[in-house]
Amino acid sequence: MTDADPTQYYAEQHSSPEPPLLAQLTRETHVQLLMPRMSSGHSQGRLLSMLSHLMRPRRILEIGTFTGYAALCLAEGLAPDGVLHTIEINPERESRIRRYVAAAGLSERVQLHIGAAHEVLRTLVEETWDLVFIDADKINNDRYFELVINQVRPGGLLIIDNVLWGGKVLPDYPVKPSDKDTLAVRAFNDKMAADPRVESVFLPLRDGLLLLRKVV
Ligand SMILES: C[S@@+](CC[C@H](N)C(=O)[O-])C[C@H]1O[C@@H](n2cnc3c(N)ncnc32)[C@H](O)[C@@H]1O
Repeated sequence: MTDADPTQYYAEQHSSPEPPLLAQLTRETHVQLLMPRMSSGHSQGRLLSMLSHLMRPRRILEIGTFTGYAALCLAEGLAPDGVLHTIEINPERESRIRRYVAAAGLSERVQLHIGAAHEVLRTLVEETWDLVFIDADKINNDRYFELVINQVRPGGLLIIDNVLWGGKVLPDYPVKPSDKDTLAVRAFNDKMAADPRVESVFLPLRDGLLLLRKVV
């Protein structure tokens, strides 16, 4: 499955193929759900999988599960005793997520939490995160970053999705004061570029991924 965008299509053709279970999830998402583009998709999913494989994390946190597509990609690289926690606010998504996690043979290693992220995070304060993927309500990117950063181990990785926000973060875009989401994404990106706690790489892949390596 791919977008009409020829660059995206070319990138997918020259990346490892989407595993069959994920291709099935992509098809189901496009047929049955509103806003299927919220799912990470082929190229981004393979990048998440590769980063996870390179790190071999023992603890992964995802904020914003949707169908579980990115969770399954990130879980591919888990260490043998590793666990991925993923948080989704919408209970209607639960049965599909659990069905695909089970089909991937990951029911013991993927812990799904249904609830608002800031509340669920209070129950996970004992964890130390190797890899964190923040991909929920974008207005709260900074809130989630601040809630988790002290639990990320030095050298750990945070990945923030949709940091291009459809191009609306670019300086020439005429943002209305009422567009709180765009203003929040912009402010968060600016803050991360100057934050001494992290080393950052802004990847203009898809809708933009911000990679943050915790340095202190
Ligand atoms: C962009 S989608 C996540 C996509 C998924 N990470 C992937 O890449 O396949 C964002 C998800 O975050 C969920 N969400 C929004 N606000 C949330 C909150 N406050 N707490 C937890 N989940 C939230 C939405 O219901 C939605 O399913």
